[in-house]
Amino acid sequence: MAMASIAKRKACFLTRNLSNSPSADAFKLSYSLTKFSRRFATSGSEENDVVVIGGGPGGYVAAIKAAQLGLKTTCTEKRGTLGGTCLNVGCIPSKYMQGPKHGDLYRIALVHSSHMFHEAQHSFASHGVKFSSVEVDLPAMMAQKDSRFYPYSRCQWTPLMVGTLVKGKNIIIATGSDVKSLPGIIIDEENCIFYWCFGFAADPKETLVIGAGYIGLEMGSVWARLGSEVTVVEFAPDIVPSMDGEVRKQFQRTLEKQKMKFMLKTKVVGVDTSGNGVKLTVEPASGGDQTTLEADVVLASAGRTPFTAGLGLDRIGVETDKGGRILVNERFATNVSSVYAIGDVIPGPMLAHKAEEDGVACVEFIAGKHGHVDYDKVPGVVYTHPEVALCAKTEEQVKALGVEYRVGKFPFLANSHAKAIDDAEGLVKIIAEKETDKILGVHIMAPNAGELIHEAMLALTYDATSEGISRVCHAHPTMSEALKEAAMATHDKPIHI
Ligand SMILES: Cc1cc2nc3c(=O)[nH]c(=O)nc-3n(C[C@H](O)[C@H](O)[C@H](O)COP(=O)(O)OP(=O)(O)OC[C@H]3O[C@@H](n4cnc5c(N)ncnc54)[C@H](O)[C@@H]3O)c2cc1C
Ligand SMILES: NC(=O)c1ccc[n+]([C@@H]2O[C@H](COP(=O)([O-])OP(=O)(O)OC[C@H]3O[C@@H](n4cnc5c(N)ncnc54)[C@H](O)[C@@H]3O)[C@@H](O)[C@H]2O)c1
Repeated sequence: MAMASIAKRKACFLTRNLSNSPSADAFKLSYSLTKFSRRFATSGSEENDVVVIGGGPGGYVAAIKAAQLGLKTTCTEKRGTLGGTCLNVGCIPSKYMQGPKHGDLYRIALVHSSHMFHEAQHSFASHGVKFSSVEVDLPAMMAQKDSRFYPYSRCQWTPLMVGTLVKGKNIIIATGSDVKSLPGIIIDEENCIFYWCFGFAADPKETLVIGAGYIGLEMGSVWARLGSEVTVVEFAPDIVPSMDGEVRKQFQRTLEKQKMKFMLKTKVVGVDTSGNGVKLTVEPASGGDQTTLEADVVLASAGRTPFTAGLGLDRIGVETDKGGRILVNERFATNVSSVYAIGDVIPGPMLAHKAEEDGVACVEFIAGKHGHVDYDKVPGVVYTHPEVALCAKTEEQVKALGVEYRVGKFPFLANSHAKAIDDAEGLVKIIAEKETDKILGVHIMAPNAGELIHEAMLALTYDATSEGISRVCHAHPTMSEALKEAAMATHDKPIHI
């Protein structure tokens, strides 16, 4: 997210809470501006073409795109900084942070640092690099990740008047999502914390993680590599339910090799942080006797919920689903004229890049152009080591559709680059329609799966066949060759296995 460039654009960014939305016709938005009342760039006080509520990846991208399309635009943000959940440390005024930070980069920095430690401990010797001892300097690791981030103070914010009224012909709601609270679980941010992107003062010997979703696995694996005994408690029968079953099984085995333990089909019903460390009360997902687990800390990562508090949606009659997500049509329009919604606050994957795509497409519609987001082609990446990247359909989904299909797989153990760097755990799996050879889904587990998936994304977007991919000349020796070989395996035979 290039925050520096935002200041150069012509969208107006205001920060502070929208407290009231009186009528659907007037679109008068009022703000209770208190301590973070700032903006950069100016658009004057007259009516805007577009007002965006929320400055996360959905909102600020929509605002920039609207300004680029010549629409007079104001983006409002209740925090003191843009970037939303993705760029900031959510609703955690934690002692571990000293200012707004980039949550995703934090995590990626920690994933990388802990991976380096793990490699130094377990792999360097086989490459002829030896140490007498390797240890973690946790404060230095945390300081290193902090040093990676852009100082937001360089975005030129200027103060706004309390009670500023912002008017817009079109309103885009981009208020994102918030942590899902669990009954019986009180977060004290010391022994029981959300997310854990932000580091830890102490080095936990034993760690419990609630939820084997994206956050639980990413952050759980960081602390496992740093030497903590990590147990992940998951309600569902599987980790990351959206993942292809075969890839998921291999992924779970890989995480278990990294000393992560899993308690599946197990529901967390309570946390006790009153003594030293934490006690987690769990029971079988199907009901039954409760047991107690003990650890130094617990990471609560049990999902997110749309955030619409304070918008007064009921007053203007904006429809939501049972989970509180705002319902929109293919143009991102709600049932109320000129009110749109994008990002985590609407149904679909809760991902930053999806929110950005929504923002661009929504604004294109408002400007009388054509926008399009295909939710079947939004890649997901779990940033563990190795990473797992998934796109479009799993084999289970294709089966359920009753489509005849072929599967092509290629293990990184047979890929020269992966072997050479001694990082060959994983595979590429391609699913293609039998009759047309059209690609239906691609799943990659590899150290850099999050990068490799984009070749598959292009193929999926342009309706390529597996034969099409296999006839593209791939440079040697690269990890990408595994995709070519898996494509060969889908419609014919791979060469190197
Ligand atoms: C720990 C963690 C790690 C993640 N990692 C990834 C990742 O690696 N990759 C990925 O793609 N996604 C990731 N996500 C998900 C990603 O952060 C979200 O999908 C994305 O931020 C959604 O963007 P958004 O703009 O819809 O909402 P948000 O980013 O939530 O932004 C909404 C903004 O609206 C503001 N707001 C709310 N109400 C008002 C109001 N009334 N007035 C003014 N402003 C308001 C909020 O303050 C917030 O800044 C992660 C999420 C978490 C929690
Ligand atoms: N790499 C990425 O792109 C990335 C990283 C982090 C987060 N995210 C996004 O953020 C969102 C939130 O992530 P998350 O990991 O918190 O949620 P998630 O929805 O991915 O996983 C939460 C898990 O917690 C389990 N769970 C819920 N209640 C439970 C209970 N009482 N006991 C045991 N298990 C329970 C659920 O079954 C689920 O598997 C995700 O939707 C994801 O899209 C993305």
